Amino acid sequence: MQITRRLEFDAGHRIPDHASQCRHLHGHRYALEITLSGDIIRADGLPANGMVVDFGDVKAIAKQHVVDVWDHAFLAYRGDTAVVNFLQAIPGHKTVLLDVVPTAENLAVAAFRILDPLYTGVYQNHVRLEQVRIYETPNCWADAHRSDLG
Ligand SMILES: Nc1nc2c(c(=O)[nH]1)N=C([C@H](O)[C@H](O)COP(=O)(O)OP(=O)(O)OP(=O)(O)O)CN2
Ligand SMILES: [Zn+2]
Repeated sequence: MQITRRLEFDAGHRIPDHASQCRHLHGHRYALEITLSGDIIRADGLPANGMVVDFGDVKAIAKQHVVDVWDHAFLAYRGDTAVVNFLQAIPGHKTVLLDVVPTAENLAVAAFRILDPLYTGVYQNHVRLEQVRIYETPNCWADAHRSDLG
């Protein structure tokens, strides 16, 4: 069985080498969709009876470890020195430095890497992170799987 929980957050980014508009500083209302697989819990009296994982628990983990970290931050490539230096000059600015360019693809892989160990074994029903989908815009998204971790 697979379940999916969606969370949303706002963040700024730029793609420094992009040939067009995306090289400019701009932001998105990102959506993060987390897909887990596992067995349905069948145990009368347990709060999670009938569930793979309580959607509330899926949310709590993603919120703490990804959404609250990236929300209203500028997601910057560490090698984008012009932007990194600019942001570091703003006192207390919320900047998240990434080892990769903040494309939807790279953000999906980064979120997968963060979340994977946190969902594994959360209940005793073989829960596994299957996919992290990041919507950069309503029309553009990327899906990360274990095979993308490298
Ligand atoms: N493969 C990727 N291509 C692009 C990415 C990306 O992360 N991965 N990112 C961008 C830009 O950052 C931008 O977010 C996308 O802009 P755009 O293509 O204009 O998308 P829209 O949904 O705004 O386009 P509409 O034409 O309004 O539907 C670019 N490419
Ligand atoms: Zn963008």
